[in-house]
Amino acid sequence: MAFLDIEKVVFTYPGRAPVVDGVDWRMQAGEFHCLLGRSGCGKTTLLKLAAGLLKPQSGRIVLRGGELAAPGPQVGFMFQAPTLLDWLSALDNVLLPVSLQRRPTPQDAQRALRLLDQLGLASHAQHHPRQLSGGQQSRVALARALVLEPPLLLLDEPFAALDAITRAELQDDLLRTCRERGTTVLFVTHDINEAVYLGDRIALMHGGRIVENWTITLPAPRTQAMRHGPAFNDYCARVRAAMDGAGT
Ligand SMILES: Nc1ncnc2c1ncn2[C@@H]1O[C@H](COP(=O)(O)OP(=O)(O)OP(=O)(O)O)[C@@H](O)[C@H]1O
Repeated sequence: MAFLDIEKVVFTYPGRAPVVDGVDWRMQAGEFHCLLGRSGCGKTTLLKLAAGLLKPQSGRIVLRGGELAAPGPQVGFMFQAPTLLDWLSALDNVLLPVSLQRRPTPQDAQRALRLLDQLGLASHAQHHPRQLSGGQQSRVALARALVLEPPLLLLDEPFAALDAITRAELQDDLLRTCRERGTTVLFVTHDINEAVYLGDRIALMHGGRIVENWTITLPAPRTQAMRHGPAFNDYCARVRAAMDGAGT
């Protein structure tokens, strides 16, 4: 049984052609999958379907054997903008998913502090978002997505607004944190290099369909030095050729 099974899923916004048009995709537990494709091809819509935020008109999404009906604690999200609450400290922002359900316990606070520590923000726990850089805010948003220890993490271009060096650091933080927790990840990006670096598998989406996919067999854990090696660049070239061929 797959961990997440997207079966023949179709979704149409009112008055439009389908934006997700018969997608079949399977993820095994602990895998990191990247969903690649140009603007408007349906990536975010597919992610919202996988989160239970939208309901397919046909087909179904099965998470750990049960059909997904609504969003729940089994799924964590992070979007392109960190969307932190300005009046809360970094720590309280991380604890927000807990606070929305119940009063946080000292154990919750410890878990949140450990995440901030793992992401290099131990000394910023009491700072407010406006006192943090863009990269630090993204780290807080990542810790918030992980605080309930969701088995499935859905990320929609979370690092798109960051400079290249901060982005590379966060990619490594994300890979390490998810590996330590065994988190299964579906990561939307426009960036071929990012998809090859992060992904165990890559799906290429075009016109609401998955038109091509690759299993990336680069060694784990990834290192930044791999980005300069022939195997890495060969994957990038193959994905680029498929994107060009799909007319995306
Ligand atoms: N709420 C909505 N109502 C109507 N149409 C929508 C809605 N949300 C998205 N769309 C349309 O559905 C299509 C797919 O959008 P989606 O956001 O899934 O694409 P995407 O691949 O994530 O794009 P991007 O990379 O630019 O974020 C687009 O043509 C978009 O205009």
